[in-house]
Amino acid sequence: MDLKSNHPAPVLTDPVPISKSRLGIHSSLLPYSPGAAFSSGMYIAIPRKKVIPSKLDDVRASGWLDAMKSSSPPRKKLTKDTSIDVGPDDSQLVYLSWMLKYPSAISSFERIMNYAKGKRIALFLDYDGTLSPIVDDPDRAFMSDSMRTAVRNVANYFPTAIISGRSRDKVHEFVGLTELYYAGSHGMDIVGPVRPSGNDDNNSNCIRSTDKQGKEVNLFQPASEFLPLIDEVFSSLVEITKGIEGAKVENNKFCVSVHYRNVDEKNWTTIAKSVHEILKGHPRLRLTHGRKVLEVRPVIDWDKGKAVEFLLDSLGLSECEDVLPIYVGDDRTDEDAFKVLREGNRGYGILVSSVPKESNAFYSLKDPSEVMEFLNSLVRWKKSKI
Ligand SMILES: O=P(O)(O)OC[C@H]1O[C@H](O[C@H]2O[C@H](CO)[C@@H](O)[C@H](O)[C@H]2O)[C@H](O)[C@@H](O)[C@@H]1O
Repeated sequence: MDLKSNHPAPVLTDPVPISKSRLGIHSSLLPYSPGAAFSSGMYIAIPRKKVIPSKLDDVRASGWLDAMKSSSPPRKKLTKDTSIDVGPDDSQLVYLSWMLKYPSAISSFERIMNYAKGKRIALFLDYDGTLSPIVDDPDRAFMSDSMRTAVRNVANYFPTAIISGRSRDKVHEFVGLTELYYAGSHGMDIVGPVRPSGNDDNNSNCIRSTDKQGKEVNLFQPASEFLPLIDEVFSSLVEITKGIEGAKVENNKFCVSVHYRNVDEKNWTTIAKSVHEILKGHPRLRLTHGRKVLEVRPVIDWDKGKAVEFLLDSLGLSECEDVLPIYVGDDRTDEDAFKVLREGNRGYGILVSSVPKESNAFYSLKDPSEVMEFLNSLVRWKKSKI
C-alpha cells in the first residue's frame, strides 16, 4: 500500500464542541493533551489547562449529569431560545412553533429542490436515530429493508456517505450496501474515493487501499496512533462498569461508547464517576455526549464536520459553487456537520427529531420514517429530471 492524499492534517486545538458549550461543560473541564505526547508532528501543542478533579461533586458540577439527563427527549421543551415546563397538551403547539425555525424537509421539499436546480447534490447520512430507530440494544439497531432500498436508490443517483459514531465495520455491516462511502468513529475512520485528480499525498494517515470489491479507495484514519490507548481504555471501562446493571461498553475502534440507556437512573452518577475516573488518567482523551451514551474519544481536531469536508474534497466536490451537500442526522455529534454546512453557506443540515432542539440544521424530519420519505422524494425528483 502506498501513501496518498493531500488533505490537511488535523490540528490539535481547544475542543469546545457545540454540544458541550450548550450543555454547560466549560472547556477548561475537558482534558487536554500535551503536544509532546504526539509523535507524528501532525498536531500543534497547546498548554495543558486544568486537571479534572476526581470527586463525585465534580462530576455533577461539570454538568455531566445534567447532560446525561437531557440526552433523551425530556419533558422540558424549547421554544426559541428559552426552556420552559410544558404540559402534554402544549407539546404539539411547541413542536409546531419550533418547526417555524426548522421547517420540515418534506413540506419544504420543493423549496429545497428549487435551490438545488443546476447543482450536484452530495448526501451525508448519520446511522443511529436517522436510518434506524433508537432501540434499547445497540447490537440490534437494524435498519429496515425498505430503508435499505431507499438508501441504495439514493446512492445510485447522488454521491452518498454514511457518517456514524459506530465503528466503520459495524455500520457497514448494518447498512450492507457497497454503493456508498462509510465513515466510522465519528469520522475518524473514512473509506472514501481516490480523488479524481489522483493527487499524491504527504499525509501519513491516508492510505491508498482496496475495498472488498477490489475497488481502489483511500483509507483515512487521523487518530490511528490512538488505537492502543482506545483498546486499553475500552478494557478498563468494561472492567470498571461491570457491576453496574444495564451498562454496556462498545468499542467503536477510535472511540468508546458507554451506554446507560438500560441503567437505572439512580446509578447514572456511578456511570459518570466511572468514566470520569478513567478520563482523568488520560488527558489525551475527551468526552462527548450522545443519546444516553457517554463517548470517549481522542483529543484531535476532527469530527463529523471535518469528515464531510474530507469526503467532499475526496469526491472532487469541494470549492464548487454547483454542489449542494445535504447532511441528515439526529445527534449532538451531527451538529459539527450541520455547522460546517451552515457556516460556509454550503448546504443544508437536516435534524431528525421528534422534540424541539436548538440546532445548526436548517430543516427537520421527525423520525427515520420521514428520512426514508425524504430519500424517496430525492430519487423521484432526480428521475423526473432525467
Ligand atoms: O453517529 P451515529 O450513527 O448516530 O451513532 C451514535 C451512537 O449510536 C449508537 O447508540 C445509539 O443508538 C443505540 C441503538 O438505537 C441506542 O441503544 C443508544 O442508546 C444510542 O446512543 C451506537 O451504539 C453508539 O456506539 C454510537 O456512538
